[in-house]
Amino acid sequence: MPPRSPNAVTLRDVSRVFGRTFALHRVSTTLKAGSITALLGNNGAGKSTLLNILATVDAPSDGEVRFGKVAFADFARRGRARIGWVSHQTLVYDELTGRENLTFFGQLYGIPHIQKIVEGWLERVGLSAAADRPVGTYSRGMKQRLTIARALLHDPQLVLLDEPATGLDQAGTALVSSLLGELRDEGRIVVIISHNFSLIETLADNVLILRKGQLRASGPLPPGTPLVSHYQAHA
Ligand SMILES: Nc1ncnc2c1ncn2[C@@H]1O[C@H](COP(=O)(O)OP(=O)(O)OP(=O)(O)O)[C@@H](O)[C@H]1O
Repeated sequence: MPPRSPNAVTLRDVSRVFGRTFALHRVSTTLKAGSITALLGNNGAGKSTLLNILATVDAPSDGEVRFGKVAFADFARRGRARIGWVSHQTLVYDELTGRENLTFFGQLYGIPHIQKIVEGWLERVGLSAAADRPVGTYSRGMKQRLTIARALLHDPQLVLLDEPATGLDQAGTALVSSLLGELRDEGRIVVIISHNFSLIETLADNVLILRKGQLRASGPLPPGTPLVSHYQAHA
């Protein structure tokens, strides 16, 4: 049995060392259900390292991560089905159609009544008309829409998104924005890395700013402060 859906992810003094580099240095924070957390920082600040640890594909060198009451190692073994992850890799197959891709991932997760769920997601991300075309013929934006559907169709409680608006036009970015709001309203834990400051400014309940592996700011954007000023003061 997978562990229960966590109502928070808690990090306490989490460090990750590569050789002599502290990719993360004693990061402590709580990511709550029903909130969107933005992860910001300059190149090399540690954003991807933190997201990889939350996805349980990397582990802290030191410190503690808890998914609800479940310890990191246990969640990494049994909790992955609770995680939805949009990473730099699309993880969709060019030879399969959009519909076949989603059906395949749904079957991997053992989702009952998968076809209905697949149709719902194709519709939601605007790919119903292209559902029977091989993904190799899709534009970058269409692939990204499919990637987002693939990451969400198993109903994950913890949603991790690394630049989800990559390759998307204005309509695609608006879709990401409305999906993020829905995920929050449904009580999920949402964490997003994005250079799209207007998206973050509108949506994020919690802004984490990393600098050289250290957490320099955490919490809601101070009222009346533009995100860019807040970022420049801490990144
Ligand atoms: N596998 C690795 N081996 C060695 N060093 C690594 C590894 N992964 C990350 N690092 C180092 O850890 C630090 C943080 O990297 P990370 O990729 O987490 O930053 P980032 O904020 O995601 O940067 P970017 O915006 O460029 O993707 C950097 O100094 C990076 O060189």
